[in-house]
Amino acid sequence: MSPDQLEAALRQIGAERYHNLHPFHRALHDGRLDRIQVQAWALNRYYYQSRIPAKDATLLARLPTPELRREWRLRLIDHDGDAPGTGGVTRWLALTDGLGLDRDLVVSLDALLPATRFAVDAYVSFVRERSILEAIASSLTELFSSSIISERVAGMLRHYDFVSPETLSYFTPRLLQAPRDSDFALAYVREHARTSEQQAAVLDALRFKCSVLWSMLDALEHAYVTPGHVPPGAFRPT
Ligand SMILES: O=C(O)c1cc(C(=O)O)c2c(n1)C(=O)C(=O)c1cc(C(=O)O)[nH]c1-2
Repeated sequence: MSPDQLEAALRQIGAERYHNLHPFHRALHDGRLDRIQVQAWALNRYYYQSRIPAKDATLLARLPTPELRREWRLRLIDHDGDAPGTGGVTRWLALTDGLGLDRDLVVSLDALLPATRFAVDAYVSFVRERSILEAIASSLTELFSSSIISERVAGMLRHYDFVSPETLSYFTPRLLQAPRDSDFALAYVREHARTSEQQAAVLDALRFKCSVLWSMLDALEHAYVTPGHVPPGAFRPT
């Protein structure tokens, strides 16, 4: 495949498998969830946010050149900040606070769905264990995240009276950060995935990552939309 054909194949995977298509997201954005269900989404998604810097640090440690490390360390700064009280993980906690969740409960990770933990841990392991090319390719879901974020913010503000622009402020910088990150990752993959084996591995890495995101939403749907399926120990409506 030429680089253009590879990019088209990657975009096709997003068009077919990205989590914007999941029924739980459709319900979240269309205002069909109640406050408890939105809380469950934010509490579980906190685990994803909190492990993203660990995922990026493990890749950073393996990158071979100062140029690559300089680029990748921006992601750590985006999420961890460069001073107390800054960065994406802190801003996600502003979201869970705004939704009325107890911060100690969120940070404790005690109330996560089991499948959230398995899915997120699988992503961190994938990035630690696979080739640098596959690890970088697995971040390419961010090619598709700007449009879902815009849709989510607009939908949630329109439909939920318990959500304010301040509560959703996590997402504003992502609209600039995600395209910057995915442009870099896409250019890297276009340049370095040359053999058919490498190209197949890159496509599989993106499919894998779509499955990580999809299975997190499957678990939320099963536990909080289908009545009575909250696993033992997981967050429960009070
Ligand atoms: O709100 C979303 O739908 C969404 C999706 C994704 C993604 O597609 O992986 C990320 C984010 N948000 C996000 O906020 C974020 O920091 C992020 C980092 C990564 C990554 O794989 O390194 N994906 C995403």
